[in-house]
Amino acid sequence: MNILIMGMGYVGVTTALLLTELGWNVTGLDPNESRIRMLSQGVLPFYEPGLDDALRKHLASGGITFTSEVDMAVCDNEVIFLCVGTPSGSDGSADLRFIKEAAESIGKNMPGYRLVVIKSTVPVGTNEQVVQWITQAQLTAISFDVISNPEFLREGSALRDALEPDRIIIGSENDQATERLRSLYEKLSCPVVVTKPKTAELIKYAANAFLATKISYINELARLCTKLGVNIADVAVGIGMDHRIGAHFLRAGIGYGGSCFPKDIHALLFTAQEHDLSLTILEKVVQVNQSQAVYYLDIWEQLLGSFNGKTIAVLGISFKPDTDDIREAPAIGIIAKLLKSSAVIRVHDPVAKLPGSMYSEQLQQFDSLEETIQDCDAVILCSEWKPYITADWGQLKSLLKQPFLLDGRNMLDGAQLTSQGYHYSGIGMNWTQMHK
Ligand SMILES: NC(=O)C1=CN([C@@H]2O[C@H](COP(=O)(O)OP(=O)(O)OC[C@H]3O[C@@H](n4cnc5c(N)ncnc54)[C@H](O)[C@@H]3O)[C@@H](O)[C@H]2O)C=CC1
Ligand SMILES: O=C(O)[C@H]1O[C@H](OP(=O)(O)OP(=O)(O)OC[C@H]2O[C@@H](n3ccc(=O)[nH]c3=O)[C@H](O)[C@@H]2O)[C@H](O)[C@@H](O)[C@@H]1O
Repeated sequence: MNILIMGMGYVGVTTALLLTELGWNVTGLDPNESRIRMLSQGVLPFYEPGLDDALRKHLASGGITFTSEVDMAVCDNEVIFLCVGTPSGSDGSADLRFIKEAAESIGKNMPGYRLVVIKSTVPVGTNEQVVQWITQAQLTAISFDVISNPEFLREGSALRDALEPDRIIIGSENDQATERLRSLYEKLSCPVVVTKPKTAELIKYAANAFLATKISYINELARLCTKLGVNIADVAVGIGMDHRIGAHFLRAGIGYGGSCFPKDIHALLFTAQEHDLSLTILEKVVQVNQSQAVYYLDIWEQLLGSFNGKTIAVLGISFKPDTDDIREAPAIGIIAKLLKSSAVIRVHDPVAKLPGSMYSEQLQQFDSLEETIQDCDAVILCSEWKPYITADWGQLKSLLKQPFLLDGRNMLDGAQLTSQGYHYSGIGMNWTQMHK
């Protein structure tokens, strides 16, 4: 079966390589020609561990090809996955402009039956809307089906997540179409849930919102731990052993970021509002997340006296380790606050780059960790990249002007660092009180 994947971002490239790995003939389509050129040459347009090897392997075997020519691509492929972006609109709703464009180009160019699979995260009701957009764009009536098949992979472990999913959700009104999609995934061993398209669409938002809720819950509790002199990590271990709670997504920190949790929760809140409903728990989840980094920055500013005129190293600007994605990254908010407080900021990240427009005399990025922290008054750790965890902080201390280590992800060993002479402070702990 020939498969077309529309949208060559994190999800589209991963899905394309997953389906190639499962033995299908795949074409990746994107209007961004430089992206297509890079992919055709075996170069990933973003950082994602393991994906580059899979890309080169499948280019060599001829299982995957890339194009920007939508008319030919729609003609040549019977199954079409939509993996285009669904960013936040200015009112918080999901902006479906790329979905609409893709649907219309399918309608215009399809020479016969097509199975269209929506993998992008889209609001409840979008499946029906895509049916309308395709129908309206058709020159003559040709049959097709639209199935909702939301994606649950994470950046940083995208290919592994796609190869070993916890479940596959299929939202479909048509049994034949369902079986067709199910057959594409038959080599994967995981439960397949077949449901209505609207239910599938809501499952995706409900999953992301629930995970974000766990994070904001532990983060708010972390603030209490800081006051009580209790370590939030110990509390998380203690509650996480209860299988009804589960150990995952209970790592306290400076808040969640990324291209999905913030936008998807806003979109879900918008959907509720459209139906005259407030999702009050989720509103608080957002509120806690938006104030979490600021809450700890205030504590750290008091430790230092003031940020004004101080030189601060900010380590790890991606929204989490193992990705170059800085969309909604907590580090970017922290940098903005430090700039306002008249600090000088020296940034480091193993792969992510500050946008050129952010550079100034007050804010610069360096290639080496050593150069970044040279003569700094404090180091703020924003995402738990391995090189920061394994760094020899005992040795690095001599480079600092003042040995303040402010750990926004609780990734370092506070006891060891304190014994090495550091002033260490993390999230949801009060080092002085805990070790009195
Ligand atoms: N990034 C992630 O980890 C996950 C994302 N998702 C969802 O998947 C969708 C895609 O996300 P990402 O891959 O992160 O997006 P992205 O922003 O990395 O990539 C989207 C791509 O779609 C392309 N595109 C736009 N219009 C197009 C069209 N008409 N035809 C073909 N390509 C077109 C863009 O040029 C871009 O390369 C979103 O709805 C997102 O919420 C779901 C699960 C995980
Ligand atoms: O819809 C999406 O795009 C994806 O969103 C998240 O994946 P992702 O954003 O790649 O990354 P996560 O690992 O979920 O981390 C998100 C944020 O939460 C933070 N986080 C995560 C876990 C935790 O315990 N504490 C915590 O603060 C991370 O640092 C990061 O900033 C979901 O985990 C995926 O299932 C989903 O497919």
